[in-house]
Amino acid sequence: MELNYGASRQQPRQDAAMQRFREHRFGQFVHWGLYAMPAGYWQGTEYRFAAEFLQKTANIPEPEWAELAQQFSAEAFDADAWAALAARSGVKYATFTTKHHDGFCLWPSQYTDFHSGNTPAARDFIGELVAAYQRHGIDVYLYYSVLDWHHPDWRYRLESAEDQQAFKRYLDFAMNQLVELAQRYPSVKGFWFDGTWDESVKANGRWTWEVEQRLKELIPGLIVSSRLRADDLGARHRDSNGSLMGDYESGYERRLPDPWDRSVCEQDWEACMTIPQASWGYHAGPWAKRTRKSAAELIDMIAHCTSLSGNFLLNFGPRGDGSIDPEDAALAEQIGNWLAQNGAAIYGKGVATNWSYPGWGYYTQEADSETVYAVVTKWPTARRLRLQLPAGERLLAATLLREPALQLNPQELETSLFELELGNSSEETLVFELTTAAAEEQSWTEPNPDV
Ligand SMILES: COc1ccc([C@@H]2N[C@@H](C)[C@@H](O)[C@H]2O)cc1
Repeated sequence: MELNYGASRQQPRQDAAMQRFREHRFGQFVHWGLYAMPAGYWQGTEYRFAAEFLQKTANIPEPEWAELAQQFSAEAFDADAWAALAARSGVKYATFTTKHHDGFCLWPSQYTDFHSGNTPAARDFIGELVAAYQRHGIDVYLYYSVLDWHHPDWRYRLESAEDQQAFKRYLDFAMNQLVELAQRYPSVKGFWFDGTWDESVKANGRWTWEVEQRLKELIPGLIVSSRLRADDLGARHRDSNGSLMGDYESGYERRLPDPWDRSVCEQDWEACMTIPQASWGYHAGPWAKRTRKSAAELIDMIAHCTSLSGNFLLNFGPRGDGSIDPEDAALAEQIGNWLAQNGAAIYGKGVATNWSYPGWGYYTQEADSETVYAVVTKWPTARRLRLQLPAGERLLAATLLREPALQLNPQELETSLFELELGNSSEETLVFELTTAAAEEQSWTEPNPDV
């Protein structure tokens, strides 16, 4: 059907900026704001729900919540320390909350008084983070919540002329803030939108389309997530013709494509994930702490996304004083150590076109490359890894991606099925680098030790 504000393209972007995003594969999400101070507790009670939703879960009157800004000193905030840890964790990009649903801004916005400049901290946290992360070679993306519990003109539904007039004022305010962010921080690579599910926003598909157009005029090459977008009829992420809006699918939140389905690769996509089961902001209670994911679980998720040509955005919720939770820092270092040895299977890789899903882990491959990576995340109890080569392919070598390199000479079986001895390293997520060639080549030759 004819749409004025539907998808702007049918095929994925192929420009350099999008290719760079695609090759990053692993990014850091950061949720930080006033909610990190109460950290899931209010008046001595632990609220077992996402810490960034405490204002709603504890039914705190908005003026009382806004008072938190007067305690926001962030005395331990150190942008360079955050960026250095992020670099050690192996992330290639980072997405920071600039304004979450509570409306508090981490930059000195000229369009509201509810911002970090009007706190005891009196700092432009976004400006400091953009500079620090870029100094560490990490691309920066900005998260912006359209939903805003603080702004008097926010509306969930548009049920009257007054609602329409108020929400028009709100959308003008939000557009002004987004332009302000793009003009203050023109080196950012993209915007990540949230809080766009309410009827009021779905009824304003044109505004969402105009936001994307305006930001891309200000920052050429900018990448915008599908979650911003509604079309003429209120369809979200994908327009009423089923075409993806924005530049990548950002619907995977705390979930990955499961079962493993190759059709996901038709578009660029990114899954975002929490370390505890269900809190993006720092939650100090046992409810969150006992549900933390391990490094092995998160490495499995990174490989899962890569094997389907998607990105994985892992969230960190710094504490109210601006420090990083030591448990999060240790986890980041563990993941970074694994990527330092096995990143060749992740960065710049995607779906292994001719290889079927093996079940014990994931195959990854750089497009049009003869090299395939086998990321083993679920050890077969038989301790023998069974790999089925695609028809017409022959294995030339299989090596372990870690020091010291272990050259394995696979026993070629008549069905081109072969098995690798797994040795005794069952506690690790190992990666085998498989070098293949078309089977019609001349008879078996010794694998080239340099491959
Ligand atoms: C209605 O359920 C939700 C769940 C999560 C969210 C927000 N999206 C994540 C990326 C976090 O920002 C979370 O607060 C909003 C509404």
